[in-house]
Amino acid sequence: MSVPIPPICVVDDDAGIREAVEGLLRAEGFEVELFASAQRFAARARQAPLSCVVLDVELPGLSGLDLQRELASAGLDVPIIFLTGHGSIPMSVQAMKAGAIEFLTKPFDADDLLGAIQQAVSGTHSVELETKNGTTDVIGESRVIRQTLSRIQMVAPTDSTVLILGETGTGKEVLAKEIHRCSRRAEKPLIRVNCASIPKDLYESEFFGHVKGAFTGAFKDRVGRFEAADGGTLFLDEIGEIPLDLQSKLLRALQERQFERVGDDRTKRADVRIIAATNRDLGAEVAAGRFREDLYYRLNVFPLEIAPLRDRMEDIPLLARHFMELAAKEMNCPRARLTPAGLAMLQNYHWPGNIRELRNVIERAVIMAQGGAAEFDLPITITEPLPVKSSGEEPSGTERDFLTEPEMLKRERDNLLVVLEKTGWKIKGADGAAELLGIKPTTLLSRIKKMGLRRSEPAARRVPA
Ligand SMILES: Nc1ncnc2c1ncn2[C@@H]1O[C@H](COP(=O)(O)OP(=O)(O)OP(=O)(O)O)[C@@H](O)[C@H]1O
Repeated sequence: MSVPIPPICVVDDDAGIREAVEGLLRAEGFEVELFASAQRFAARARQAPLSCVVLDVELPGLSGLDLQRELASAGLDVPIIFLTGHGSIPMSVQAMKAGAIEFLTKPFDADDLLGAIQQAVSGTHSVELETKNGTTDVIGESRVIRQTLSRIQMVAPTDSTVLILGETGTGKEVLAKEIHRCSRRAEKPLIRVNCASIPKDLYESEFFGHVKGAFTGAFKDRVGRFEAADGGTLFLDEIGEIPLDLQSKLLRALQERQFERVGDDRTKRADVRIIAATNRDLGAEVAAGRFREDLYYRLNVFPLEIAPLRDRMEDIPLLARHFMELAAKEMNCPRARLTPAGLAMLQNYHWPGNIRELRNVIERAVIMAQGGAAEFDLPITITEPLPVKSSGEEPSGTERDFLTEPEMLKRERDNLLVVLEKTGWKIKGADGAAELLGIKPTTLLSRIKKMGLRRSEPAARRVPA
């Protein structure tokens, strides 16, 4: 679902200026409304949302500065960019003190105006959500995210085990941090263990620690992750990857909060809260005999499912602006502009790598934009509209605005094939398919396997960008 940016209003008694600003903004894809007087605009401002107003100072009747005061006293928080032919320093100071975004003089510089517009447009939504416990790092305003945050508010203060389920890159780790942050353990450590990256022989030592001489290479005592998390939270990421033979040891530690370091028979205790996460269907893993049923039930106390990004496209504007700001800051490069056309492109893509992929795509776009409009280099542009017509049997007018599971899988499969073909089936590396999709090579390989993709298979139709 595409979330439109509200219109930008231009108030100027000079028709030439109105047209020039209108042309510039429409070329960037913004919707524009024009007004020749402050009074007409004041009436409009009360009726419907707008992104910002480009406002002349010297206007017949009510001046721009008077209008600014009038809007403020009516409680209307309209971002204002002043554009004046007779600017003076005291006047601009007065306007900026009263909260204007920018004070520009005519003839105006297009980049300055677009920069100010960008600032105004990004401020239309607040980037952080307020929750009961203050500000959260979880960005999003969709119903899905709000429900997830309210479930987190419920479970965080308890010591209950939480199992976070979701596709790769959906933000499972972000949610785990949020639960810890909102818990009574917030001042204590949050220890993350990536269960997929531990060599098989080291699992036990990694979880429970070892004593000097316990095995070749154990030169000194080592504290395991359980002990390190004492008093805090232990986040078991990618729990579905734990080998079967270690699962029983883990189960005991979870049940009794007791364990022994490798090579030591003294029993230790740790007071830890467990959060686990996986992108696997653990129920299916149990059925296939790869995951212990008792461990599954021990973990699945409070399941928290996070939807893939394609099911919460309303979050894209907020996330995109957040990542654009972040990229500019982290990479010390100029801020790029997010145009409505760019936003629409982001909202029409399938995002198999979810938020991680979005973040990578935006980072590349910010580097390439060099302070201009961001252009997104997506592996495939899905130009077909999402709504899918129903078959002929159903009466006309019953159009679906969603995809069924088989249709979604087909899209994902087609997209993977396009990316694999584009990269010559190169999986790893900066120009590999995993990087393009914004997912880990191991995740890509497991998807290729799961979907039974083969190199000889005809690729999906590539839609020209
Ligand atoms: N709601 C969100 N708000 C802000 N940033 C987010 C959000 N969700 C995810 N991210 C960012 O997206 C990236 C991927 O998130 P994260 O690592 O939490 O995903 P994950 O589901 O744990 O992935 P994996 O299954 O591959 O481990 C990170 O850079 C994270 O900061």
